[in-house]
Amino acid sequence: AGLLSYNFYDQSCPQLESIVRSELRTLSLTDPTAPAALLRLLFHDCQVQGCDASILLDLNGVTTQYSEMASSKNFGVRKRETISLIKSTVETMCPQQVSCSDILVLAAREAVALSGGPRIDVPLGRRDSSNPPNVGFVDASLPPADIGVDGVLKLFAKKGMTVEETVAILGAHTLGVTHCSNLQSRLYNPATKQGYAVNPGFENTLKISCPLGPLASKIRFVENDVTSVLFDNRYYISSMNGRGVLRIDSEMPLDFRTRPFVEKFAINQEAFFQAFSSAFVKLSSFEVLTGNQGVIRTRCNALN
Ligand code: HEM
Ligand SMILES: [Ca+2]
Ligand SMILES: [Ca+2]
Repeated sequence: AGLLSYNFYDQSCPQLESIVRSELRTLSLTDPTAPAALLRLLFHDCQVQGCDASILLDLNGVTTQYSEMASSKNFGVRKRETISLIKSTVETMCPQQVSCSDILVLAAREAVALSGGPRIDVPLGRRDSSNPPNVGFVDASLPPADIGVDGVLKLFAKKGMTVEETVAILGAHTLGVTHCSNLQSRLYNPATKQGYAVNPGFENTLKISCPLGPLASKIRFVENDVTSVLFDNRYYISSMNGRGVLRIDSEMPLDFRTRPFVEKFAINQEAFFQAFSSAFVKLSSFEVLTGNQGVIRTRCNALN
C-alpha cells in the first residue's frame, strides 16, 4: 500500500478520473441503484485476496469453479460489467496503462460522491491479479450476513481501522438493499436474535416484507435505510431507533465499544463523512498488488 500514490496516472492517463466520473454520472441517472452496487462490489473485491479486481473475472466454461460469483456470499453483487465498460473507454484513451482494480476504486468513490456523500481522495497504482482464488477461499474470506460486533471489529482491525473507522465503513449500508434470503435467520431463528435492538414495529414490517421460507427470498428485498439512494447519516439514526436491517446494523448501537460512534454519526454527518473517507482509503489500500506485481488486464473480465 505504501507504493500507491495520489498522482499515479498524472502522466500516463490524465483523463482517467473525468472519464470515470462522466460514465458514472450517466449510469446513475438511468439506474439510481447502481452506486450501491458499485460500493458493495469494491468491498467484496477487496475482502478476497485484496483489491485486485479478482471479482470481475468471468472464467466460464471449464473453470466455472474459479469465478468468485460462484460463492453464495456474492449473491446480489451487481454491476461488474460497468467496470469492464469503463475500462474499454479508458483503453481507447490510455491503452495498457490503467488497472481494473484502480477503475473499481474510482467508480466506488464516484458512487459515494454522486449519492451525496464525501468526495474521497484515493491513492492509485494498484495492479490486477492474474491468479483468481478458488470458491472455498472466497467463501471463507467474505463475512457471513449475520456477523456481530466482535467479528466486524476483528475484520476491520486487520485493515488498520480504528473502532471509529469500523463503525463509519459500515455506514456504507446507508445505500442499497438487503434480500430476504439474508434475513431469514435474523427474523425467524430465535437463537440468533438475542441482544438485538429491534423496534417491534420494524420487526413486523421486516417480517411482512420477508415472509418465512425460501419462496421468493432471493427476489424480495428491503431497503437498508429509508433513504437508500442517498449517502447520508440516516443509517445511524435508524439503527439507534431499532431499525437496523442486519444483525450488525442493530448490534452496533448496543455494544459499548461501537455505540459512542453510532451516536456521534447520528447527530454529526460531517464526522461520519470524515471517518468514512479515511476508512475507505484503508479498505481500498489493503493487500494491493503494486509495482511489477500482477498485471494490467486488457479486459476486466478476462485474464490477458
Ligand atoms: C463486514 C460486515 C458486512 C456485512 C456482514 C455485510 C453484509 C451485507 C449484506 C448481507 C447485504 C445485502 C446483500 C443482498 O442481499 O443483496 C449487504 C449490502 C450492501 N453492503 Fe454490506 N456488509 C458488510 C460490510 C460492508 C462494507 C464494508 C461495505 C462497503 C464499504 C458494504 C456495502 C454494502 C452496500 C452498498 C450494500 C447494498 C448493495 C446493493 O444494494 O446492491 N457492506 N451487505
Ligand atoms: Ca479481490
Ligand atoms: Ca441513506
